[in-house]
Amino acid sequence: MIEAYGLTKRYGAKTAVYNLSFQVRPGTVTGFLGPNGSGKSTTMRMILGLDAPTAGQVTVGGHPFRNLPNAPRQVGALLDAKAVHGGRSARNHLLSLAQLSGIPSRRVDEVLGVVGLQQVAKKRSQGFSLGMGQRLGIAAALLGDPQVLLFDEPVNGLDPEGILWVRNLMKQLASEGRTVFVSSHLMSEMALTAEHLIVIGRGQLMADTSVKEFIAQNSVGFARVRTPEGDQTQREKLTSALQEAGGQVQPEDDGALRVSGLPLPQISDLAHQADVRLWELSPHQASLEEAYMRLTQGAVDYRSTADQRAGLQLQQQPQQLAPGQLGVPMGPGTPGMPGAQGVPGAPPAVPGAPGTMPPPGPTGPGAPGGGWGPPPGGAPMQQGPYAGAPDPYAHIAAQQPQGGPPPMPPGHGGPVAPPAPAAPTGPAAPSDASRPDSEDDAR
Ligand SMILES: Nc1ncnc2c1ncn2[C@@H]1O[C@H](COP(=O)(O)OP(=O)(O)OP(=O)(O)O)[C@@H](O)[C@H]1O
Repeated sequence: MIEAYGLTKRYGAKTAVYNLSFQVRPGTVTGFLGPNGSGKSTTMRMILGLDAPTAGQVTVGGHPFRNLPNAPRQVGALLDAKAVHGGRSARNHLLSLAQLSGIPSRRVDEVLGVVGLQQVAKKRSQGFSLGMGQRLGIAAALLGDPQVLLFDEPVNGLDPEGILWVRNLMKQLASEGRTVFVSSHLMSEMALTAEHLIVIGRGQLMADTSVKEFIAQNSVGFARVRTPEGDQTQREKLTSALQEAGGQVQPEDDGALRVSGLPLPQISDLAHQADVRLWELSPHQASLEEAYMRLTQGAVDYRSTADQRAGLQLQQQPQQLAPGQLGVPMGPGTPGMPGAQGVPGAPPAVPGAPGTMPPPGPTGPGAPGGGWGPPPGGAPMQQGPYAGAPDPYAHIAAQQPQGGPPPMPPGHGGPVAPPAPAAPTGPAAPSDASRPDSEDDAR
């Protein structure tokens, strides 16, 4: 178990991590997500005792890493796969690590086998491809057969076979009761690998929840409806009927309609009443990537100018988004966060800080994050003939939260540390705006 309380790290004027509290539990793969520069590596370095927190603390198995007896046997990590003496062979690299930690040399051959590097064990690692380097880094992490494993972007540079292998390895390690904490920018991969997520933005906690709950909280479920191909009249008739009933209808590229705000049985009945035949009526849930993008869009530091324009367009077309989706949908898995900012030149948002944009729409348990709730101003779905209708998206939507964020303190919208850690000093929250990051700024 990894436990962080009020973890804060400042590098001079730069606050890389602020008041971060979370637990990484054994037995599941926990994904660690956040935009570039959000503080993931810094957090991992603090877990591993490579960086000292400015405030707060983080423990592994109840101890700060530096106090852990025989730490390499308890914690294994892949932080930077390139941090290898390139002149040494893979085997010698692992042997030297093993000797430093009192690990028998036969374990070196074991882990070389686990990561599939037996054939190249005697080759100098400087000739290794990116993927081979990753495998060597993973071998080093596994060397001490530790109960706690940290992997910073382990699938970087791996081919599809390698990605699948890492996915299965992570799951297997977790199924053996180990604590597995993995950072990645590959959302599709995280969706397949992790069960639980910790998401940070600008060094602060944005979500601590199960993957299922995260998607349900930060996305909108919808139905795909398809009328017979080539029959434009039927499609238009159905679109009007659905819109009159308060549904939101968007055409999809393949000719289907994406409908939100109406339960499936009502869509079916409306089609029947309008004498429209359906070729498809299916429930859908957004992907982890969509949910992640929605949650973190206000916490991204580095964005291409083209994406900035797209972000502004998104804000200008709220009618295309479903209820509660313009800013950051809130719920048990998403501690206080600002809505979408994206205004060039504006100071970055500080999650939960006073004055940040409150989330639109209802919040907390029962908020229509799952997406089949009524549209703004539309008729509530739980009235009329569809009152009490089972959620048609229930089989793809989330279960109950498996462990929400800590409660909010009065007057503080952000995540809260338990009382133990020292109160953060200096500015109340990270502020990139005041940081002389560039030479121009510093002048
Ligand atoms: N040693 C350091 N000195 C000064 N600033 C640092 C240092 N290490 C990290 N930072 C800053 O702290 C912030 C968080 O960096 P970090 O590497 O932890 O982010 P990250 O989430 O791992 O990013 P990425 O996804 O791009 O790897 C960044 O703004 C970074 O520039």
